[in-house]
Amino acid sequence: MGLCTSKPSPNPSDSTNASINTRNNDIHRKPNSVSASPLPDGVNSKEDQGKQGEEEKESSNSNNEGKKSPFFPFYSPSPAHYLFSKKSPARSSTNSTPKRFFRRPFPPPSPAKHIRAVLARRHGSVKPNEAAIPEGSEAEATGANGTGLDKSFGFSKHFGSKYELGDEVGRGHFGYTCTAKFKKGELKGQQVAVKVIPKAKMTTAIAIEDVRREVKILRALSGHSNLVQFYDAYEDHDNVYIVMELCEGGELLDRILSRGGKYTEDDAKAVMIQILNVVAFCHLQGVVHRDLKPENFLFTSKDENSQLKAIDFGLSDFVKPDERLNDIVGSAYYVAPEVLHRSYSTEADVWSIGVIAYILLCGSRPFWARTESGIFRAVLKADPSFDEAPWPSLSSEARDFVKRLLNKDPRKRLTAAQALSHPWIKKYNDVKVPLDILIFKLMKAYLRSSSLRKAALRVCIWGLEAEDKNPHPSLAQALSKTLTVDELFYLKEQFALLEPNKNGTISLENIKAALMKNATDAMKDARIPEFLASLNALQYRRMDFDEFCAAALTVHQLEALDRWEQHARCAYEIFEKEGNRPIVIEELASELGLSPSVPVHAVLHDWIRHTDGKLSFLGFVKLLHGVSSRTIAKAQ
Ligand SMILES: Nc1ncnc2c1ncn2[C@@H]1O[C@H](COP(=O)(O)OP(=O)(O)OP(=O)(O)O)[C@@H](O)[C@H]1O
Ligand SMILES: [Ca+2]
Ligand SMILES: [Ca+2]
Repeated sequence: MGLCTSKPSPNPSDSTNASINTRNNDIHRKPNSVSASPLPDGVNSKEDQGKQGEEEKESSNSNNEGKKSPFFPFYSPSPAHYLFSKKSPARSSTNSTPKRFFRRPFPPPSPAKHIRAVLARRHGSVKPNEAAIPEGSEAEATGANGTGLDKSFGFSKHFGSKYELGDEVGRGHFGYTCTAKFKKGELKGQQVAVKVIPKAKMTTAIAIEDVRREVKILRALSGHSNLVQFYDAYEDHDNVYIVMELCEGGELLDRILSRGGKYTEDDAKAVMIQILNVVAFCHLQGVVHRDLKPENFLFTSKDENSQLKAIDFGLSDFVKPDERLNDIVGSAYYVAPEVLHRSYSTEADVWSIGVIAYILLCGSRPFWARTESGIFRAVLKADPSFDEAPWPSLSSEARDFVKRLLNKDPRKRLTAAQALSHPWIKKYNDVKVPLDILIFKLMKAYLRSSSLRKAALRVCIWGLEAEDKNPHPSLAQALSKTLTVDELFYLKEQFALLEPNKNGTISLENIKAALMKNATDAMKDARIPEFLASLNALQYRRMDFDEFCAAALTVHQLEALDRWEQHARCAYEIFEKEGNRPIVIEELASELGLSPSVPVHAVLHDWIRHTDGKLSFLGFVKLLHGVSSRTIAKAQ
């Protein structure tokens, strides 16, 4: 178990700039390439056993000759490590996670490569043996090197006169990053980082658009304390230059590996808080990163408590609050199941954060196989192990936290802002929970709901209401147990962010003001102002905290909890007493906004109790979910 073999690339200089070997699982970094060869037979994940034949065929180029060691690490850090370690003070180990060597089911994390479909899509037919370009024959029309494409970006052309390029500090699939110095002026001598993206690599319109969007997103989001500071973008005939702050502390991946692959819970928390903060911010702005992995987080300095910065928005995109994206994008180990199903939104980033959290806490990847298809199978089907060491010795809150990020159903997964309210994070840290874009989506759905659904949601939060006002104290008590202190904490924080006057209610103006306070240019591209118009029902009235809780109740997430069934029964009992009434199928159909084409009698038959024509328990629960014609059609 847990044999990890790797050896430096025999000849680092012979790999092309496209330095990812797509025929095996090896990753090469230039100039200090890393080659993590696969595990010996018999140690791959359970669901991969039996598929081995296929896998071995796919990874026929695998390097099995490397020196085998039962322990980890055997790894060359990124070039930045060497460059900066000369200048940086030696790391103090007093408060750092002790280096631990332990056996693990999977090999330690290594640099993740992009999903092959991403590369094929972005580089057209440059690799004849790879998957075909999904969208037409663009590459043919433009020539193999994209010679017919417009590669002007409208950026300043004066990079060379302003900056002097220095050493390379890192390299990815799309570009390489160097230090640079201001040549003159007030900032003369000051160091920056420059990501150089060769135009020769932009062989498709998609690749060009990606670079355009990377700069646009960086420009818009720059300013958050956990996001790399963007300065400017330049271009010349050969390259695009993205100038940004120089992060001298190296990649999170290198730090994980230098600690023997594992963080203490407290150290992992400090990292998680920063990642969740910046990702919640991106999501509020309508940006989904799509390539979150430890390589794409850099420390500003070698200091143990250095700030962490998200980088590399090369695969990021804008996403409207109601929209689903469908292109398969990202890096295999970190990709969410719904991305593979081609219907996803911001929740996919939270999955990747779950993978990072899992790695931080135990040193292994939760989904591992030798090949891309094997990894995909694991992501789609396998449950990560929480039984192997060190999981049993970690806190139950840590396990719960990771499990709730790695829920395969994106509707049940916590959002980044919710994750910051999770007891594992909140308990030891005075964390400020940021505004959650999910609240706006839920409010929109609530405001558009029928009065019957609103009544059903309302009874679910009866437990929150003051006991003296509550005519069903025992049921209310049972209900209040479902909305735990933590969920309430999250709702209170969100309400407080929207309620500047502290008068117990929020108006549409308050919501707009709260969003504007956090707005960047990215919000326009994500059409968030237009989305706000859908909350117009609040124009002439205000919402109090109880109604807000009913509106912001995430029924799918509650369903993931053990206590949900009991909770729903209690809520239904109150609904029986307070809100249930006889309803005919046609009325229910119109309450639900079902289209006339839906065979309502067949579909809604079980939703109504035949003895008295009132909503059945099943109907009540379905109603809570907010049923649309689409979900009804799907269920048929
Ligand atoms: N601001 C920075 N300061 C220091 N090093 C940086 C900075 N930005 C990037 N790097 C280094 O350069 C590497 C490559 O940058 P980046 O990830 O943006 O490139 P990429 O080609 O898009 O990578 P990928 O293959 O992951 O898509 C990073 O992993 C990091 O080591
Ligand atoms: Ca990267
Ligand atoms: Ca990238």
